[in-house]
Amino acid sequence: MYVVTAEEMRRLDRETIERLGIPAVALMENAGRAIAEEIIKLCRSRSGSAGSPRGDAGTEAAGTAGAGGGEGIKPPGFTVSGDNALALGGADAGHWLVLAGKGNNGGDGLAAARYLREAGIAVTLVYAAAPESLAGEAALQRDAAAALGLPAVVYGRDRVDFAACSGIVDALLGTGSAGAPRGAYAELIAAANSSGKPIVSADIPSGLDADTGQAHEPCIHAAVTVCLAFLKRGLLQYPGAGNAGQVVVRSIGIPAALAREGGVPVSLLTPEVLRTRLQVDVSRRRSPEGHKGTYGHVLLAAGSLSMSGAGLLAARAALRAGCGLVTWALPAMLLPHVIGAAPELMLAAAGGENGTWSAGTAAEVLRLSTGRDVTAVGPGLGRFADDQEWLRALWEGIAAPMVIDADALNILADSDYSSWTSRCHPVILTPHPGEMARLAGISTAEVQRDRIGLALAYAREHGVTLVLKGAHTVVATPEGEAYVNITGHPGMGTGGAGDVLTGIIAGLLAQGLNAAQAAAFGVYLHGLAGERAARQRHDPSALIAGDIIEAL
Ligand SMILES: NC(=O)C1=CN([C@@H]2O[C@H](COP(=O)(O)OP(=O)(O)OC[C@H]3O[C@@H](n4cnc5c(N)ncnc54)[C@H](O)[C@@H]3O)[C@@H](O)[C@H]2O)[C@@H](O)CC1
Ligand SMILES: Nc1ncnc2c1ncn2[C@@H]1O[C@H](COP(=O)(O)OP(=O)(O)O)[C@@H](O)[C@H]1O
Ligand SMILES: [K+]
Repeated sequence: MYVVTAEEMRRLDRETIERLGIPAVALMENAGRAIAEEIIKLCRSRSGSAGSPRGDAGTEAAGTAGAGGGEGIKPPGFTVSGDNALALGGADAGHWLVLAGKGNNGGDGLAAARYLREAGIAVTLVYAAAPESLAGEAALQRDAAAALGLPAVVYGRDRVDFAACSGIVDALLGTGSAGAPRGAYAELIAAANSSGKPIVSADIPSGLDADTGQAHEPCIHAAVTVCLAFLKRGLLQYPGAGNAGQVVVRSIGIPAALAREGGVPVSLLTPEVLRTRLQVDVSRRRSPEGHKGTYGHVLLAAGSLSMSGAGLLAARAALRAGCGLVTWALPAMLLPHVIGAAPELMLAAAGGENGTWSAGTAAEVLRLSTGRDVTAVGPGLGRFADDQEWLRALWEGIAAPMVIDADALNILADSDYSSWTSRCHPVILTPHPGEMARLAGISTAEVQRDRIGLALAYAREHGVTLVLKGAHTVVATPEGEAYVNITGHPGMGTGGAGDVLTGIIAGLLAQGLNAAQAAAFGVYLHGLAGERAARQRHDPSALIAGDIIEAL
């Protein structure tokens, strides 16, 4: 599933209209109908009549077999069914207010109003601006609604009774919105939010930045957002993602092929995207003749006296991700204490006698990395004297893919690593927002302001695969593509969860996945395992990092 910016959406709209010759108003009709269908679904679910609605009365009279397949065996015969997606199916009809802005988002809302009326729902149009100021397709929709006799009021001139309605369609501002909502738009958004009524947003909640997910003041709090054509970046990024409610992406006639040909760089990380865009074998078939040598060997340089568990978590996760062998290099003093903690691991003393790492251990790590398929560094590493030289030696000397996490990222942030000899093998960086801030030299708040945009730019500029962790982790490649993950949950905000991810990604790299595949599939599996582990507890907050490994 493609994820677009407002600018990309405008280009795709234009191409559909100009290259394919589909009239703009046809796209708006599709949008309006999709919004109405989702509102009807919501009405049905709220009144408990979520089952398949019957067609209209005429249909039932004419049908013999009928549409209801679960009603016992009926003789075959002549059947007719109605447009079920637009039928209330016994749900309360209610009365919806349609808040319409003067752009195309407003036009979508006006089109939806006609379909709602057709389904038997009472609607009142609430214009944010004088109806005469609407232009183009939106003006056409205004005239169609008037011709059908839909009641309309103009905000500021007429009274709007939010208390009496059963729901609100938010069609005030869409991808053409710029800055914080002003004037009547701001007042209508505030009134809609404080009404307590369910709000269904057209395309994006009004007041949301469609690209970054920043929520302006005020911003609609929707129960459902009917996103049109392609997912907008802002709907995946917090806090916007929290304002959108349940997001439903509906086609309106803009072919996905245009997004593919036009090089839209961002996708939602779904099994389908993993299979088709990233060519990952998600079924993870293993050759019947495979042996431990087939599935690769991970070297992990991690752990120190106060954080040995980080190394253990990463090492165990790599094994559970399916690699053949893991060697964990750690400070000599710790080694006797972790013997047997995970009998499947191989251990190698590489650090100093006092339980910490030192710059001099680089030669030993380099020696251990020979013949290994991947080296992961960082979990529980700590900082030490001349650690920048240490990391530089590994960066320049390890002839296999590397995963760099935790303190190794902080070392990188303090180094001018663009001046280091460039590597022939890929590097995956796995920062959380705080580490990303240090890498990029900005504040954490700035990182969170547009995670997708930042990840895309950083990965391309530095030639790395970047995994920007946190809610909706972003995986960006040096080639300029990004994948946004939605598996996982807030219960995974627990010490060591990131170490587990490092192990999973390293374990997948060892099995021959390329950097983008390992990072994306690793992030996806890590989230799924977190979900599975949470289901085994009464409360997801009880989750600890080791549970994620056990759920892999
Ligand atoms: N072919 C198309 O162009 C299609 C467009 N679609 C809809 O059109 C939307 C984009 O339409 P538009 O580009 O017309 O833009 P919008 O309808 O999002 O908003 C533009 C209007 O809002 C005003 N405005 C902008 N920022 C404001 C602010 N901060 N406070 C108050 N007023 C503000 C502008 O003056 C302008 O009149 C999409 O989100 C989608 O809903 C769909 O109908 C599908 C087809
Ligand atoms: N709200 C959330 N939703 C989904 N995943 C989350 C959420 N919070 C944290 N995570 C995931 O948990 C992991 C935490 O990693 P990190 O912050 O590095 O922890 P640590 O350093 O303790 O190992 C990351 O993979 C992150 O994406
Ligand atoms: K909207």
